[in-house]
Amino acid sequence: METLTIAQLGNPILREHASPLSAAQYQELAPFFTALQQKMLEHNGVGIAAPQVSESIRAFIVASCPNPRYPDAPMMEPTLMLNPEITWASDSMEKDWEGCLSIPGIRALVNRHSHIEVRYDTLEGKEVKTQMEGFIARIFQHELDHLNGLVFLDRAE
Ligand SMILES: O=C(O)C[C@@H](Cc1ccccc1)[C@H](O)SCc1ccccc1
Ligand SMILES: [Zn+2]
Repeated sequence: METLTIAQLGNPILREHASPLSAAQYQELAPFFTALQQKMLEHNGVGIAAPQVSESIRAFIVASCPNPRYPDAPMMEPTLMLNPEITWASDSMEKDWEGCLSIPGIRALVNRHSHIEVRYDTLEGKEVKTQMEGFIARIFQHELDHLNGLVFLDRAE
């Protein structure tokens, strides 16, 4: 597979509604997901969505870790989430700074749900239901937007 490049804002693929994955596809996509995680790490990302490397499928990685912008961000294993959904979202919202690998050099204050309940499948096809809050919830919402053709500037206050 050729090395992945990050689609920049203006590329129509970032505005598509990404396609759901069939469980049969999960394993065959394993090499792609490895490359996707590598690309995220190369750019010191805390998340990355498949459409950002021009694959319009419903998959992303969430990988919160302390970083210069969020020194107290929780440390979590990079987690691949397939066919992810938000099943409940709090009325309470929080504003904080976001960036995007597809929109380099720009930061904006974005309002996000403080708490969410989510479901997603793992590569092995196991369904995970869990709740998120704070920065991890923010990353999930940012990446889910990418699957629905939205970028954080669309929500910037
Ligand atoms: O483009 C992406 O999806 C990666 C985003 C992830 C992100 C989501 C929510 C809030 C901040 C970032 C970033 O570009 S990864 C780079 C980064 C890391 C920490 C803080 C800001 C930007
Ligand atoms: Zn982004």
